[in-house]
Amino acid sequence: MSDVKTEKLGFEAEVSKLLHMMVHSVYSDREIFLRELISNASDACDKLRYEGLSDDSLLAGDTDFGIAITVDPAAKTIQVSDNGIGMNRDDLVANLGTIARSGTAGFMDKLTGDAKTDVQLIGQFGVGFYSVFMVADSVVVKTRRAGDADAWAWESTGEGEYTISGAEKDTRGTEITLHLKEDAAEFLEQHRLRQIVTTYSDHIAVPITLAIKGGEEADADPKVVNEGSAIWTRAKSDITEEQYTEFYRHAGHAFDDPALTLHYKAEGMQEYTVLLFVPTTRPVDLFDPARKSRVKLYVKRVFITDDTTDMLPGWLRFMRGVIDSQDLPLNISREMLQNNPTLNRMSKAITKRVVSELEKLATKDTEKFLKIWETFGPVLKEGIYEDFERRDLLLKLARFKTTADDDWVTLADYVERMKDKQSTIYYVTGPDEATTRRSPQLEGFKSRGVEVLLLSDPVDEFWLQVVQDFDGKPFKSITRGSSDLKDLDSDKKDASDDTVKEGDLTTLTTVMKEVLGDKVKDVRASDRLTETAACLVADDDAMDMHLERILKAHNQLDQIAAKVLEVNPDHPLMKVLTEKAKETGAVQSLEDIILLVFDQAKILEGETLDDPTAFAKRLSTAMAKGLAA
Ligand SMILES: Nc1ncnc2c1ncn2[C@@H]1O[C@H](COP(=O)(O)OP(=O)(O)OP(=O)(O)O)[C@@H](O)[C@H]1O
Repeated sequence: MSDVKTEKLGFEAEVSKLLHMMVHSVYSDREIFLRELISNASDACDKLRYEGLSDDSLLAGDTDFGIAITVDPAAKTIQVSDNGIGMNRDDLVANLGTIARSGTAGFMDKLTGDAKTDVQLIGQFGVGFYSVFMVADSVVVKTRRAGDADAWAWESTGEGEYTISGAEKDTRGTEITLHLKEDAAEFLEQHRLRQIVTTYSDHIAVPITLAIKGGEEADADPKVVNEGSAIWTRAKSDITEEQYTEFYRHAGHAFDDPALTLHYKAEGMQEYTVLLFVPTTRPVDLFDPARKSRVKLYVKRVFITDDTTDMLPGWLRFMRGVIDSQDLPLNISREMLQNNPTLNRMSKAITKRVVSELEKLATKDTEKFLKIWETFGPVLKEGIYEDFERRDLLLKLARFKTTADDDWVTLADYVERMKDKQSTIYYVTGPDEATTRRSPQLEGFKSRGVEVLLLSDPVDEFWLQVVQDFDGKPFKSITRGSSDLKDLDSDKKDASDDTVKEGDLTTLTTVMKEVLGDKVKDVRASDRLTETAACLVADDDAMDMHLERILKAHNQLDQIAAKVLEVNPDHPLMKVLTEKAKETGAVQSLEDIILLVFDQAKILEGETLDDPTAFAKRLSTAMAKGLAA
């Protein structure tokens, strides 16, 4: 085997970038390299334990999984070895030459080159194996896949290239040797290594041993340095917050702290243990369709998979941790898990529990809950759309921004604050909160003190299609259909001299319709405007404007429907126009102004103009005339 020629290969561009940062060590917590190696070694043992269930020849009689750390102070090396699954040549190239994680490209684009900002980003993304180059100037990975006769050596100094060659290795598994940098001598010290293992890896369920070869601290006899039992099997009272955090980081491949920890054992009809976490930060790939689940399924403490979408619903995809079932058969294959009734029942019960824990948190620690909502609300709201069974629960849990103030409110809060004659929950949708707050269509609602929900997550447009009402109160967009604001006015305004007469207004809207032709669906007087001269709204039976824009942007809609132009009869411009519209030849003389009014309304909606040059020309002419008058 060792006569296989040495191949030189280049790292993928992304890896090179990451390695550059590692080699120049911008990360302050260099010690995490050991956590990463132990975490990978433990995953490798889990994988083999699982594969061994269906093919025990892979285990070759050796079922005592373990991770060994061996230090050689004289050679300045530290070695981490495991008897897990190991890697063949192709695995090596795929795993230690690329970053296979989804969201990588997007993440790399965010790197600024500024060490401080990038370190924070890396803290969220994680660097895994590549972190070894923070402490080592050369690394050798010797590995043999379980069941294979051939072993391989991977070597690199972390600078652009690595080599792969055939190697001698008697046993399966992986052995990673780090030649430490001059300034990394602390990692040769026994107490330092013990402290790192206890801090980060105590929860690892396979024994981790430490041995020191030679030197003052010589201790060649490997000593177990971790607790070694699966953390979720221990009593809650025996686990510290730090231990939970470290386990969360290992199991979820996470780098932040958990925002919420959920640890319980279900007994009765079904028996299982749950240790789940809500992260603090949004994973970079949260909205990436290729995102993998980060919840690991165990059966009687044997790792089965972290790659099943059936464990928790998609709208809980930000959760991380483990679920350990007593009821599923140990030899269950990943394929058999799909639509498995036991798993489905478990998933339902766990989902219910997660929602009820979030509900509890919302009353017990509102601030903490709101942080979670701010981070994951847009994902949880997908459940309102997708999950008929949980719809009502999630609607109750959901928090919204409104025109009333800056706080988050529940729909129940909204309903309680509704005006006497108000029977509808009003909302406006837009690309972000600031834009929705600026919507001209809000004016009439604000002036009447009617609260409006400000919805700016893309998912809002979708759940609103399927939810009819909350507490018997229907939802209504303020940018679609005719407004029923007049019904809310307690004292109807008297027709004063100041108000444009209805007949005159009809003359104006008729002229406007003639000028605008099929650019508009209709032109009508508005009661939702108080300051702005005109705005666009979608027709009653048409799609809401923001939804239309979302679909158009995703190429799911060819044609944008013509809108209704609503004019504010109390606006000075409309008053003048109403008078001018009565004159003969108004269609020609008012054409430019009417087109300007229409384009303005489009700009207010954030739409692009069909002909910006013509708009600019008309505006300049109108301004020149205005100044000359
Ligand atoms: N000791 C090992 N035994 C077998 N495979 C390993 C070992 N160490 C690493 N690998 C393989 O290399 C891959 C890359 O490891 P790396 O630590 O960079 O990322 P990761 O563990 O997948 O993700 P994360 O960065 O979140 O830890 C692993 O997914 C695994 O397939």
